[in-house]
Amino acid sequence: MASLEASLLSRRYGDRVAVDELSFVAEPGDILGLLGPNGAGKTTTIRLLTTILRPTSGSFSVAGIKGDRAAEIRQRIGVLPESAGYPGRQTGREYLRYSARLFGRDRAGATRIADRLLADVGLSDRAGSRISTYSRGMRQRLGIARALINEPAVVFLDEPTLGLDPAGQLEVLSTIRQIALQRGATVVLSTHTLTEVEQLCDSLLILHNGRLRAAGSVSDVIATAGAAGLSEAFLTLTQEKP
Ligand SMILES: Nc1ncnc2c1ncn2[C@@H]1O[C@H](COP(=O)(O)OP(=O)(O)OP(=O)(O)O)[C@@H](O)[C@H]1O
Repeated sequence: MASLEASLLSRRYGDRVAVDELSFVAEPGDILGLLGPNGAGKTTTIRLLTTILRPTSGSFSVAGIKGDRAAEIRQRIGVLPESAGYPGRQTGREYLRYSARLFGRDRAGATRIADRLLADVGLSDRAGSRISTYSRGMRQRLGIARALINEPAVVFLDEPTLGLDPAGQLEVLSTIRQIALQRGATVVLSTHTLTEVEQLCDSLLILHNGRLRAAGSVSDVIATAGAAGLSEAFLTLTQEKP
């Protein structure tokens, strides 16, 4: 069963069409890249699929749950928003324990899952430090751990490596790879970094002005554009038509 499915999904803001008849399917364990220039509709797509926004038309499902059942979908997804805020005075462990309690875990269960996730994202040695003392990369990894607290079927990561140095980027990318491999979760990754997509994504969607311009594996997309590489394909598919 597909873990994520969209059919002619559209969203308008007044006269502006932010997402225009988007259709695609993703399977468990897939890492799906969501690419497009500024304003292409990536964040709107993520907000639709995570039930923050309602579609103007079209439909979607997450983990087999239809898009109009927002409360059920929210139990099955994890989200790292583009600019996540954290309670700086809490420790990483306190923050994750609290998050687990919000999903109904008892005290012992919350501690167990917090410690496991801290280990999974490489933060065990800083679990007891205040979040205000974490580097940006450590915060992003904590945010990914937070997004996994409910063992989601689909994880949405909006530009998770933005502002990280090369070592921080590598750490976050390897964490994302592990999520897909070990948990069989579908990862939706919005990014502007094409090398990241080439290294990580099983398939990608290229959006421009809200419309899907190409979909498939990196090599499918390069072939669709008749290009020599992904960056040339991206530019060909997203340039303004005269
Ligand atoms: N709340 C809103 N009201 C009106 N228009 C909006 C709103 N949110 C987004 N839009 C418009 O919808 C379109 C898609 O925006 P969206 O934020 O989804 O793009 P994006 O691909 O995520 O861009 P970026 O890479 O800059 O984050 C843009 O034309 C944007 O101006």
